[in-house]
Amino acid sequence: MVSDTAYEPLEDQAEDDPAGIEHSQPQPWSRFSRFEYSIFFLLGVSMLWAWNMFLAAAPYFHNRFESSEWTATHYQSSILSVSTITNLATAYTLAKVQKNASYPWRVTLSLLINCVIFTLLAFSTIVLKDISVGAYFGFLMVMVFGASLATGLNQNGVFAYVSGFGREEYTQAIMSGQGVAGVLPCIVQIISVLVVPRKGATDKESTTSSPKSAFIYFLTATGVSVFALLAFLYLLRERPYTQVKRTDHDEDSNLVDHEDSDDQTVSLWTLFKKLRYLATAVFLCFTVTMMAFPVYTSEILSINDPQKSRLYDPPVFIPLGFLFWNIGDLCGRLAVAIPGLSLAHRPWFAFVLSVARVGFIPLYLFCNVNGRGAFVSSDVFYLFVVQLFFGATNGYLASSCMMGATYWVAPHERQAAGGFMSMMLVGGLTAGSLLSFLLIGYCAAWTTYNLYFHPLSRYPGPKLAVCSLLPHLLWDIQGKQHDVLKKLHDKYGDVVRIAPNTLVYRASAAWKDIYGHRKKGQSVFLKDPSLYSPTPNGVNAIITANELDHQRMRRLLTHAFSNKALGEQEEILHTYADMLINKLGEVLCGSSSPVVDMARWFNFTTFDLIGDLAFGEPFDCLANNQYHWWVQIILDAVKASAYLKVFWFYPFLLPLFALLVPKHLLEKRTASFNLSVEKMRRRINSHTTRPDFTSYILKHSKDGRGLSQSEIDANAAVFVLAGSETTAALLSGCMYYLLCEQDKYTRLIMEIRGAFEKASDINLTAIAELPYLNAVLTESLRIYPPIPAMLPRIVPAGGAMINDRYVPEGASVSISLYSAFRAETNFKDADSFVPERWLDGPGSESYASDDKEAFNPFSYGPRNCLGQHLANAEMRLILTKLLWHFDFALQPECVNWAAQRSFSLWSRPPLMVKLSRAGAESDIVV
Ligand code: HEM
Repeated sequence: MVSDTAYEPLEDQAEDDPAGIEHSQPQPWSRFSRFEYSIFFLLGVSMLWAWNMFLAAAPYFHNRFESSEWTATHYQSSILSVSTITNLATAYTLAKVQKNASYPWRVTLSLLINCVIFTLLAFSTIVLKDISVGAYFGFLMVMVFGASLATGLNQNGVFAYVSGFGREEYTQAIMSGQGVAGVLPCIVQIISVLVVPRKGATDKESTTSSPKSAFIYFLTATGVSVFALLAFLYLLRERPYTQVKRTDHDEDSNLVDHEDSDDQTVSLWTLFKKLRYLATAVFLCFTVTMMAFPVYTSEILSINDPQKSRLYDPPVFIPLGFLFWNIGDLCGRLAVAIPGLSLAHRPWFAFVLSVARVGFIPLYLFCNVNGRGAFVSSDVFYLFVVQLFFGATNGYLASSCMMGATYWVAPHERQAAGGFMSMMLVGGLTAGSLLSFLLIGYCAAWTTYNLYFHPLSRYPGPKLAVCSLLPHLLWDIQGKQHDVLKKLHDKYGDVVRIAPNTLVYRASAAWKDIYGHRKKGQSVFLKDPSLYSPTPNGVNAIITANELDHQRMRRLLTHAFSNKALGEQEEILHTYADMLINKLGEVLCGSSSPVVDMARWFNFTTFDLIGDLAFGEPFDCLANNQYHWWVQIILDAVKASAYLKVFWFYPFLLPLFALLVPKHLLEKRTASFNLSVEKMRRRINSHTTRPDFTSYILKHSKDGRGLSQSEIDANAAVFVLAGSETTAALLSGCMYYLLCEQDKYTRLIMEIRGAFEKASDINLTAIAELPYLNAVLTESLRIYPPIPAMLPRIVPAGGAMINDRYVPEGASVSISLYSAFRAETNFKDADSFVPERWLDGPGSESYASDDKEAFNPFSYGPRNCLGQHLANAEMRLILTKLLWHFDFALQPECVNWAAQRSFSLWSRPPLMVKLSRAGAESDIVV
């Protein structure tokens, strides 16, 4: 008797490194033979062929049961239940019963049963034509039982038998044969529909559901079984079973001392311990497959008009979906034949891949399920990305696992291991089918609730988005949120439901209702925490603070942003605006007509400026002509926050956080925060009285009711991001739109150059009075709002009226700045750059009906932008100085510059412009 511990090293050693492990290798007697390979391939085909014919005959069964409502509704689930239970019970029992088991006998018996069952089924289409529905249903269930029993016997027998050869190629042959059995029926089904002309829709139905087709299906199953049986018997004659068993013993005796193992049983637990990763992987592989693939494939329709091509017709498109999956599956099964590609010897990877495949399930939701509209509107995506890959991973993984079974056990355990792995495979199929029922039930209940019973069910929105958070998250991750929301508003109106619990508005009244000041006793709309995460020191800055902390912080920080403070800070603003001018001047000296990326230069300037106001020292971007690493990290972090939102909505994915978010990113985030803390310490210790933000904060924190040290740290980092990227974006957008509209550009230049004789005359008070400059900047804020995103808030207890309609408590509500400002319902010629709309006088009359109250680029109410005066001053000053000193011309590669993605803020490409001295190349006369 071999003890369990005899192969202990298999468990303890690193399984992905086969070196030094007593693996069982194929022996010389079992040389690879193409002939044997072909027979195993045929056995693989026959294993699934018969069952696939059952599925192909579904329309025929439906026809037969049509007259009984109960039977028509339940026959499919009955087939599934009987087959699943029988198959699993058979697989389990046979995996356990190993003593004196004759696996060839099991294979032979299974093929014989199949021959009988499918011959009976074929003749039943002729002979039992007139029996009652109940009687035919009973007959069918007995046949299903027989066929499932045969499948169980076959799987156990074939996998156990092939394992005795110790040749992984033969297992691969079986798996490939199964793959072929999956592909062929789909092709037959597609052809059988296509051969019937479209106008004969009823004929077409009768073709697939006619007794004749069913007769042919069943008879091919009998034919394949007979053929496989004959081939198998021939193989047995050539390679007597006693030889296979005897060799196992011979090999065993080389490895370990044991008693005659012929009569012994290897416990399933022992096998599981040795094959734990592969067994779990094959189980999960089929669980995941069965959960999603059959259900969704039979429900996903083409996004194209069926009138354009027969291929888009559901009777063709659905089998096409199955075909693509099966082709992928077959390719996966064939791929493992390439040496070194199989995961058979890397069980841990196989296990990881089996878990990762869960990721395919949500992809189905992006397709056109039941014709409800596709989120990814492409049949290519569905067929090639989802189906082909999902199938390929199934075939690849399943084959790898089944092939590995013989490698990780002792020779005398191989056959038991083959039977055990087939049991795990069937277990996976069963679990997947059961879970798919649960999944369907859950999805159906969830969809019904969201569409008809959710408190927001009466608000319009795309059905898929209304039922799932995925579209919303995907828009964010793709950086398309601003654009999609605008289109949705254009389609659904002023309010759109974009997720189960989320509404987005664009009408001006919503500003007051959502963001406005509350009357006494009224609850405020708190910020939706899904968008606002605290800083790395865990302390909330003003932007994320709760209501009480916010009031305290706002009161203190307002001093740093008052008009008085701005007046005192003017000199600092001039310093950086002049530095930009000097730097561009240097570039001009080096080349006669240089092309520069103004998006970078704006970033350099605003980060240096706000860095100085927040920390008392710049980032030296302008001085070094390059981004400081801190700035780069902050910009990357904004983009990454779109991805991190996924974890907020799906917290169960948090364990994957470490896997998905690169460690270096997290380290950089901490490093950047540490740098801002360090800078702040330096600033405080300098004891300077220069009028930066910190001076005001410290001055008003003396009475003990001010900001704590960690709150000052958190706020300083927020100021830099909130104050730099926004103004830089606006200046870039403003320059782009101006350069696209020469007449407006010229008018602004004339205003600026006409107002100041010398550059030193330019000051904040004077530029605040330039009407066209201010109209240009305001229009830029409208057409290219630096924060184009939604600003979500949560409706407080008791609900609220928004835009004259009741919204229940707990809903997330917001205005999307981009879609509100670009709505034709709010602004005439919303997509055109028209500064005149903000002026009185000629050209502005046609814009008199613009709803200017819809325009709040700095937000509205108690949590609106604290730095808006500073921002306006900064933007006016930089733009004025630039246009006073230089002329600019947009480079051709930037004509579509504004077609950008956004991740809360814009993801701006380079803004390439040709630079020249003011008046040097233009004929603008001032
Ligand atoms: C064109 C430039 C700017 C635009 C369009 C802008 C826009 C906004 C918006 C829309 C908000 C509301 C955010 C929300 O509700 O979550 C906000 C808040 C804020 N902004 Fe600005 N901003 C700009 C420049 C600045 C500048 C230069 C600073 C100064 C450092 C600044 C500091 C802040 C602060 C501290 C808040 C939070 C206010 C609070 O929660 O009480 N912003 N900004």
